[in-house]
Amino acid sequence: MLVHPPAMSADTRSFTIRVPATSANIGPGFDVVGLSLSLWLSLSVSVPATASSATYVPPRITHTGEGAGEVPLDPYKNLTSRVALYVLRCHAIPRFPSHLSLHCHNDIPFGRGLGSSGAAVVAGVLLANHVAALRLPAARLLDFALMVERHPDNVTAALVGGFVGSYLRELDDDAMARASVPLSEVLPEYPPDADEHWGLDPPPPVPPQGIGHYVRFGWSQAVKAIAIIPRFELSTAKARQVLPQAYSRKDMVFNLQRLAVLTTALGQTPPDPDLIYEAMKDRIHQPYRKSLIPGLPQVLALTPASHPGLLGICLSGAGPTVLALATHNFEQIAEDAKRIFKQAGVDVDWKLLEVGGGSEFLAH
Ligand SMILES: Nc1ncnc2c1ncn2[C@@H]1O[C@H](COP(=O)(O)OP(=O)(O)OP(=O)(O)O)[C@@H](O)[C@H]1O
Ligand SMILES: N[C@@H](CCO)C(=O)O
Repeated sequence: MLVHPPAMSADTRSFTIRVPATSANIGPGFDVVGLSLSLWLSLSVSVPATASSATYVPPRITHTGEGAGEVPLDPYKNLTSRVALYVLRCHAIPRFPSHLSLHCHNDIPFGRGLGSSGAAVVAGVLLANHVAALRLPAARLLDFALMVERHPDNVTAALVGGFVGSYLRELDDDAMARASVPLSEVLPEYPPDADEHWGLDPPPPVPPQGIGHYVRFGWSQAVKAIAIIPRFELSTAKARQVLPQAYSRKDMVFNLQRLAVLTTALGQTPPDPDLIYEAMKDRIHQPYRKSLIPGLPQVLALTPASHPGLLGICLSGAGPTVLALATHNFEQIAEDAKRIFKQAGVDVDWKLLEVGGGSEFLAH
């Protein structure tokens, strides 16, 4: 995470927070591994040093790019500002500074398996951290993000960047009770008159310390990511509902064997397509999600033999985006995937992305 000290002017402090898109699972690593991609949510923040009037003025939010016209601009309904308010209130700061201005420019499409919600959550945690100068370490930022988005793969990769693996610590009963609070309680939809009775509500549940732990794996610079993005949304909640509660030992071992190999294989130069292609197969989530994504089995059947340069291909997060990792021949891989999806009645766009950076704080 890149951090610069905030710029101060006589009247206004302004800065930008950038959070990357992420792809979770990468085949066998369901809810475990994720990687950051060169597609960004940018939040430009302007904080007046002193309130220009005695009356409290709540944050003014504007939004351009993906989600414009759809995202609530009310700071008590918008995901990023609600997360920020949650973090502030956990630090006994009941509301935002007056006259705060937030502009979100978002290039991460919603509900496509590219971590748009994880990026919005991480942006909210970082917003609170910088607006109130909380100086929280990365591990604590992650705790807050994990109280909102309960699986660690997207938010960890979005926060720290690169190819990361993470796990959630087993919590004692008290900590578990706090971490299991329904999201509606962690992130209440504040009423329209929230500004009038601020400070009167009980404080929200503070996250237990050290919920999430992560490690960054190596990543070969030769490997690029092609995101093949269907033009329809699939919510993570819906894509999780189709998954079974239990798995056979055979299927668990199938995934564990592949994940153990994949985390090292993607850091090797030159990357080995024979090793990686098989290591990106999965039996935990993709077989169940194919019913939600027409054409998925056919697209996942592209191989390094049919498409030189291809290393492996999988569902990105909860889908419907497909992630193809490749060293060259990007256009042919993407266009053939597009054609296969089209035969199944699905229009897609594709982007060639780098794997790399995490969240950034840039002073103006
Ligand atoms: N920048 C944003 N500002 C406000 N709300 C957002 C923003 N980005 C995402 N959201 C909310 O998150 C929802 C999408 O979350 P969801 O978990 O279903 O998909 P995803 O995060 O894009 O995909 P995945 O988790 O599989 O990678 C959007 O419909 C919207 O409500
Ligand atoms: N691991 C999560 C990622 C969702 O973004 C899932 O596949 O449901």
